[in-house]
Amino acid sequence: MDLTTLVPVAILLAFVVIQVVQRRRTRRLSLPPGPPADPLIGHLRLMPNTNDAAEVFHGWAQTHGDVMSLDILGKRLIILSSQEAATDLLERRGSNYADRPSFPMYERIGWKDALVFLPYGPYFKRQRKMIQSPFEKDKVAVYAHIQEQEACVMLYNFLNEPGKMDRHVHRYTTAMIMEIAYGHRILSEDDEYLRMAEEIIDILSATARPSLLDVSPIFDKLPSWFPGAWFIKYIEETKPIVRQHVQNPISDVQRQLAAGTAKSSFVSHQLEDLSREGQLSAESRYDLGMVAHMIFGGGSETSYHTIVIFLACMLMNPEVQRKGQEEIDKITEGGRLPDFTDRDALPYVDCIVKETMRWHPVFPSGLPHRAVDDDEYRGMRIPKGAFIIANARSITWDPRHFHDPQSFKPERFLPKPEGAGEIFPQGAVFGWGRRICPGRYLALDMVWIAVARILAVFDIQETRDGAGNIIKPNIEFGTALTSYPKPFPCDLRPRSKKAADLIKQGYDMHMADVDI
Ligand code: HEM
Repeated sequence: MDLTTLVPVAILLAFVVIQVVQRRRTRRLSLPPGPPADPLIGHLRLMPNTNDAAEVFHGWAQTHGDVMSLDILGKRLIILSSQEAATDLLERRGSNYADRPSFPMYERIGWKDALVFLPYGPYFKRQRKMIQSPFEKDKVAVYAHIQEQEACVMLYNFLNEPGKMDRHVHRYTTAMIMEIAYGHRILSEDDEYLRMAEEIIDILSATARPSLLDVSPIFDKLPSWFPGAWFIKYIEETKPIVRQHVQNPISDVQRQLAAGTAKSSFVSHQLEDLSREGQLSAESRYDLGMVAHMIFGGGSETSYHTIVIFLACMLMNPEVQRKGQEEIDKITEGGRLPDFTDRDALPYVDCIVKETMRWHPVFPSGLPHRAVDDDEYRGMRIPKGAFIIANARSITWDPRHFHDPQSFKPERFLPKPEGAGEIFPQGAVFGWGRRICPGRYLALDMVWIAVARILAVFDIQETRDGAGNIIKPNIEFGTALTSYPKPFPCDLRPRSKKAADLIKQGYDMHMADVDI
C-alpha cells in the first residue's frame, strides 16, 4: 500500500477507533437524574396529563435540575428546563437533535408525511426547504395586506357579535392562512375551508388523548370492539377526511390555474414552478399538498390561541392595556387604524406581543425532538432515540432571565433604561435548531396587527351580571396539541363612536373588491 492510500486509511481507522472508544465511554456514564421510578414501568405512574405536564416538569426540575430523565415503559425522556441546556443540545448540537419521535395516532390518520412529524432526513429537508423560503424574514411583508384586511373583518365581527369573540379570532387566523396558502378568501360563515379548519381542530383534540398506540404500534392490530381500542374505528373514519383536506385545496388551485382565475398564493406559485421545471408529478403534488396543509396546521391554531391569550392578559392587566392604547393614540391620534408602517413607532405594543408569547407559550412543554445518536452532556449520558423535551414553561419562568416571571410585564423587553432589557425567549416560543418554527415571522406579524388594531379601537373589559356586578374571569387553560384558555367572559367595547366608525370604514374598504 503506498503512502497516498495509507494516510486516508489510517485517518479512517483512527476515526472509527475514537468513535468506538467514545461510544463505550458514553454508555458507561449515568443518565440524568429524575424522580424515583417503579420497577419495569419506570415513571409511568407519575406521568402528568398533557394539561399539567409543563408545570409538573417545572416542579421536578427544582429538585432534580435542568437536565432530567424519565423512563416510561422503556422509553427515555430527557427534560431540559433551562435556556442554556436547550441551546447547548438543540441548537449547538442541532444535527443530533433534529429528529422527531413518532406520533402513532397522527401518523395513522394521515399525517405520516406532515413536516412537523417527519423524522430528520432527506424527505424532511425537501419539505422544510419548500416552506422555509417563502416565510423568511424579508419575504413575509408581501402578506401584509391580507393580514390588515382580515384584521378589519375580525374587528367588524367583534363589533357586531361581541359574544362570539373566540369564534371571530379563529376565523381571522384561518381566513388569513387559507388565503396565504391557497389564495382562498373566506367570505361566509358556511365557507367550506372554514368547515375544514373546524374539522381539523376536532381531530386534533380527539387525537390528543393517549391511546394504547403510544405504548406499542402492535395495538393497531386489535379488533375495534376490544376494550380501549376506540382508536381503531376513529382512524378508519378520520383518514379519508384528512386525505380530502390535504388534496382538495390543491385540486382547487390547479383548476383555477387552468382557468386563469387563480389568486397568487403559496400553492399557486409552487405549482407554477413545478410545471415550469417539468417536475409536476403525483408525488410532487402530494408533497405540496402536505406542506400547504402544514401552513394551515402549524399557523392557524397557534396564532388563534396566542391572540385569545392576549385578550385574557389584557383583561387581567388593564394598566398594560391602557399603556398600549396610549402609545397607539399618540401615533394615530385616534383618526385611523394602525398598520405595519407604524410598527417601529410602537415598541410597547411589540413588547405586549412578546410578553403574551412568553407569559403563556402555546406549546408549554415544546414539541419533542429525538436524539439521533448517543451523546454526552455535562458528564451525563443522553441515549440515542431519547425524546428530548425543552420545557418552555421552565425557560419562560426562569428568574435568572426574567424578573418576577409570573407577572405580565411587557416593559421587561424594552431596552434599558426604560425597560429591563430582557431577551425574548425565541426558543421556548418558536422551538429550536433545525426544527425551529418556519412560520415565526409570519406569526409575529399576524399577532402584531391583531393586537395593535384591537387595542386601537376596543376596550377589553370584564363583563357584568344582571345586577351590574363585575364577573371576575377565571382563566383556565386546556391543552390539545396546543394550550389555550378555556372560554371566559370578556366584553369588547368600542372605545368611542369614532372607533366604531373606523371599524366600519375598515371593513367596507376591505370588502369593496369582493364580488358577491
Ligand atoms: C404564534 C404562532 C406560532 C407559534 C407559537 C409556533 C410555534 C412552533 C413551535 C414551538 C414549533 C416546534 C419547533 C420545534 O420542534 O423545536 C413549530 C413548528 C412548526 N411551525 Fe410554528 N408556530 C406558530 C406559527 C406558525 C405559522 C404561521 C406557520 C406557517 C407558516 C407555522 C408552521 C410550522 C411548521 C410547519 C412547523 C414544523 C417544523 C418542523 O418540524 O421542522 N407555525 N411552531
